[in-house]
Amino acid sequence: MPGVDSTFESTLGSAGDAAPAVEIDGLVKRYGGTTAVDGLTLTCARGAVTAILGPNGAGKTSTIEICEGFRRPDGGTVRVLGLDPADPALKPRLGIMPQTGGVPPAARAGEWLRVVSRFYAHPLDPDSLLGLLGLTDHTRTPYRRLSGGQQQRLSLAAAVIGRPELVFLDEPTAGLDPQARHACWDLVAALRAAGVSVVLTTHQMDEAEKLSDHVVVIDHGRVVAEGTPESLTGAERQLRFRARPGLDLEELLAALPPGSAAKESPSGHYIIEGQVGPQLLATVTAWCATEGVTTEDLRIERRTLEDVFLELTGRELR
Ligand SMILES: Nc1ncnc2c1ncn2[C@@H]1O[C@H](COP(=O)(O)OP(=O)(O)OP(=O)(O)O)[C@@H](O)[C@H]1O
Repeated sequence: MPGVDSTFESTLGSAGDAAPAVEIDGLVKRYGGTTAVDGLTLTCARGAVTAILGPNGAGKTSTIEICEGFRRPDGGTVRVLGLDPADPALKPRLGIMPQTGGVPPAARAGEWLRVVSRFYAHPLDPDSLLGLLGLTDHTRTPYRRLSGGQQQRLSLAAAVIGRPELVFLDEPTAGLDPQARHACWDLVAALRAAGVSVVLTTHQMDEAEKLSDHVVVIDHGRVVAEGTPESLTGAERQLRFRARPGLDLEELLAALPPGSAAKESPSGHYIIEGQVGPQLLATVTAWCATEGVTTEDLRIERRTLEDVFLELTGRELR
């Protein structure tokens, strides 16, 4: 998104205010007998993009909604830009894109953005923002008649129109087509370039890897891992290929140097770990040739964030 970096520069930043964007310590949230957030502690740095990942029901939205001031915690402390989330002084400094809704069904896209913009001292121009998010043709369309992806984009526009210092985006690209997803990524990159802090949740691991400075994985309401995408995925490389399901991995392992590991996950997808280099590659392809196995998609690469996520949170459906 060339030329828009300065568009998002906040006019509200308080000079010398060094408080983190978000500081959460021992947060607890219960709904009746369900403990949704269970002693969660995390810090989101200023001017950075923090991605909060976790399986369905891990407690991401509950945590974000407490930070946004929509829910009160049952325990622990939360500071947003150094303030209590309920502090009214926070409102003009935050941009919020909820997981769903937030816009009256009958409101026309353009009108709604103009209404929202009036709450801020130095808003962006609504028409430019609609253009940036490909909604110009839908300016007069009521929210309920927009497609799911268009509704998402309108919510995103409403979240950033006030040039906030900190933006919360709860699954911003859920249901977006590839074009709209890229537009959203460009917008997040532009926010970051302008020094805006962004806290987002996503189920798209590639998105988290691409966009974020810091990744926090939560499960059962607690942080289970955090770091930069690179520190979480590590430097170790793997050999991966696809082939017919059910190869005899014991036999393959016998041909590989000691210390190698081989697994099939999911069916028909093979991962070989160990001293990954030309020798290992040659051994694996030679073994496949002997066995009459045709490989597809043979490549050497680092573990992905999705691999790490599944290792941390398991494969059980929630
Ligand atoms: N208003 C509510 N009343 C009762 N239980 C709730 C409420 N909101 C959330 N929960 C429960 O709290 C837990 C955490 O939900 P939450 O929405 O925070 O998870 P999440 O990580 O955002 O999930 P998802 O990825 O599916 O959006 C879940 O077990 C959910 O059923």
